[in-house]
Amino acid sequence: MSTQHPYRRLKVPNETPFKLGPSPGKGWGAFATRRIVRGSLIMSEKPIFVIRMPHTEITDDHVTMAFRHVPPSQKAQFLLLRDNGSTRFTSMNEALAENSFNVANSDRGEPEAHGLFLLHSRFNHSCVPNSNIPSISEEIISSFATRDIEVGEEINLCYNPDFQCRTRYERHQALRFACECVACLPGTPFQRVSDMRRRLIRGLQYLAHGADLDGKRQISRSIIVDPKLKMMAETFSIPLSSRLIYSLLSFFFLEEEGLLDDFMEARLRPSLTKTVRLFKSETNQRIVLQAMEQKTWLQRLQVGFGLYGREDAADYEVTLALRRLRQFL
Ligand SMILES: C[S@@+](CC[C@H](N)C(=O)[O-])C[C@H]1O[C@@H](n2cnc3c(N)ncnc32)[C@H](O)[C@@H]1O
Repeated sequence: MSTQHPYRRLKVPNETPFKLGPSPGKGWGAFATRRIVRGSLIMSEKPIFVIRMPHTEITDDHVTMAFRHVPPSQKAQFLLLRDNGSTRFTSMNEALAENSFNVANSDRGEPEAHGLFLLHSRFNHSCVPNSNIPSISEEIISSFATRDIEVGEEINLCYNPDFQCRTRYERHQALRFACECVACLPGTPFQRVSDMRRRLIRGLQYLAHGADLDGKRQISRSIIVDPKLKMMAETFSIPLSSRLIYSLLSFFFLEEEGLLDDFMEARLRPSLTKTVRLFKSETNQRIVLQAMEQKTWLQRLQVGFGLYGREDAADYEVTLALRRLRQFL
C-alpha cells in the first residue's frame, strides 16, 4: 500500500541527506540516507507561500487566496500532503497549521508570519531532537544536525521552543499527541528525572528574569514557592553570585537532558559571559574565573558553588540596571 503513497511523489532534492518513509506510530518521517555530522546543514527550504498574520486569525479564505498565487508544480506538491501521512486534510487552514513554521524574526519583534514548507514539515517531533532550526533568514529555514545522525536514523525536530522548561504532561497538552521520545516514555529512570530537571530549568529562568516563559509574573501556583525568593527575583534583588550559580545549573541540567547542543550553547553563552564580567569583589572574581576555566559544566558548577551566599560589590548597581531595563520591556 505504501508504494502508492502520495509522499512517494513529493520531490526531495538529490543532495538532501534523507528520504521519506513510514515512521511507526507517527505517520511518515524523514530518515538519514548518509551520516550527518553534528553541526552540519541538513537542508535549506523556501516556503511555497507565507501568510503574515497571527495563527489564530488565519481562516480558510486566507490560505486559499495565498494558494492561488503558487506555481502549478508546487500546487501539485502541496496537494500530496496528508494529515500525518494518511488522510486528507479537512480544510486548507488545517493543512497550513500542520505544515507551517513561523518565519518572523521574534528577536527583531516582527509580527507572526506563517510559511508553508513541504519538506521540513515531514520531520516528526522529539523532545530530545537531533536537529534544530536555529534561525530563519529571509523566510528561508535551514535545519542543522545537533548531534551525529547515523544512516537510517529518523531526523526529528522539537516543535516548541520552550519545551526544555516543560514537563511531559505540559508538552503533550501542547502537542496534542503523545510523544514517545526518551524524555516522554513513562516509567524509565531518564523520564522520572527529566520532568524534575525541566521544571527546575523553568524555575531557574524565573529567578534570572523575574518572569515566567510568557514574560509575565506568576500570580497563583507559582513555580517559585518561597514568596521571599519570588519577590527577590521580581525586584531583581537576586545577588550576582546566585545568578551565576543559577546559570551554571541551567547549563548542567540542559546538558543532562541532551539539549545543550551548539546552538543552545551559542544562544545562552552571551548572558553567562556578561554575568561573569559583572563581578567586582576580588575573591568572587577569582572563584568565577576558576569556575569558568573548568572543562565540564558539572565541574564549573562545583567550583561556582564556592560563591554561594556571597555578596558582591556590584550587586546594587546590577539590581538598578536590571530594574531600569525592565521598564523598557
Ligand atoms: C508536521 S507533521 C510531521 C509529518 C507527519 N508524520 C506526516 O506523516 O506527514 C506533524 C504530525 O506528525 C505526527 N507526529 C509528529 N511527531 C510525532 C511523535 N513524536 N509521536 C507521534 N506522532 C507524531 C503528529 O500527528 C503531528 O500532528
